[in-house]
Amino acid sequence: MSLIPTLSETIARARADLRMGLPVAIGDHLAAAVETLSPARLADLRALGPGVLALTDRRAGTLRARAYDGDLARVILPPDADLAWLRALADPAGDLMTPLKGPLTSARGGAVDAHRAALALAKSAQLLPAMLVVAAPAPDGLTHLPPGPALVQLAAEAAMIPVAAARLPLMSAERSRLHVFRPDDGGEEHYAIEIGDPPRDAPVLARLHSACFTGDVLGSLKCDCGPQLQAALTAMGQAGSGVLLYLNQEGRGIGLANKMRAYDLQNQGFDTVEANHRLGFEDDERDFRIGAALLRRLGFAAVRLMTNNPRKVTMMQAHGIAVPDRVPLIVARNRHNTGYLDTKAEKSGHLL
Ligand SMILES: Nc1nc2c(ncn2[C@@H]2O[C@H](COP(=O)(O)OP(=O)(O)OP(=O)(O)O)[C@@H](O)[C@H]2O)c(=O)[nH]1
Ligand SMILES: [Zn+2]
Repeated sequence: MSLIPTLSETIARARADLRMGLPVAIGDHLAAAVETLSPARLADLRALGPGVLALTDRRAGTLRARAYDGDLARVILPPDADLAWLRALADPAGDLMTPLKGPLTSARGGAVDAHRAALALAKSAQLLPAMLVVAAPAPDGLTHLPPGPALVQLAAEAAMIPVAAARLPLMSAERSRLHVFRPDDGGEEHYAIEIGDPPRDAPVLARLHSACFTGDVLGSLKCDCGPQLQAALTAMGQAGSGVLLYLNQEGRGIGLANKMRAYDLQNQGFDTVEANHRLGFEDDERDFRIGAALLRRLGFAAVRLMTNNPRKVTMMQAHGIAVPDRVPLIVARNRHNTGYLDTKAEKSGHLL
């Protein structure tokens, strides 16, 4: 019956619910994001059962909570745990001011599919990965997801639907077209800027640029994104052809709010990788299948990839795009971003 939502449509609903502060049902558990939970909903959830706080092993490591389930920990809620307690565990902003939150006791044994799915959902909603999970049947009206590992991968690769395109002359390249793509899973739209008329049967000069509001729009000195964007477009303009994907994966996939949380931690002395980990994220949460799918949709099978990030090269190859050539894109070192660039070279393998 085509009028019943598919799994990826139900996941999109669940993301929206969590962002509003509504719990979702995953199998026979209820899960709510700590970041958006209200006191009334916390009280009602707790009345249904004891509940645990699901955290990633990254966040659990900072909090010295045992992660018995590999990539996740289930912290048992003390009877007097309130929203302030949950938020302090979810958000590292106050870690240095109030370092002692424990001792924390973690659950072990039993099924963890629902907890793992809850954390994957929080990340895909760009919320802090900290989820209150209670074993209880779903009340009517909540979005209901099946349990199981399928959810962890958040459904299959989305189809990228081209919705509109038009000529867009740029300072750096007059012969340009902007294409807008909309994934069929309710995710973010992404853009492609096609410069000139690149032949589809030869490797195209290409850049996968991840959105950086602060660098691209505001001219932030904390990173090199804005100058990289302009340098890539200029190089393509000079070469007469190329394709730049502008991927709405702000903050390496964690979203602008979490990136600002990460910047706040960086002001407390942590580097870009440590900050992500303290928030409960991996260094890089981007889904590179999106870039590969867009290239394929545009008809490109091989790219001369403008990047300093070897992982982008391997991820494109892993997803079926040949990369016969990597073109370095080294620009704009300054006194504010030199530590950031050094960390990327030391910890993320960037070739700078
Ligand atoms: N989480 C987080 N994201 C950041 C930080 N600084 C910049 N970013 C984001 O990092 C992404 C930069 O992506 P890219 O320009 O593709 O950079 P890259 O993976 O380093 O690779 P190349 O630039 O291709 O060499 C953008 O989404 C920025 O918003 C930071 O300190 N923390
Ligand atoms: Zn940036």
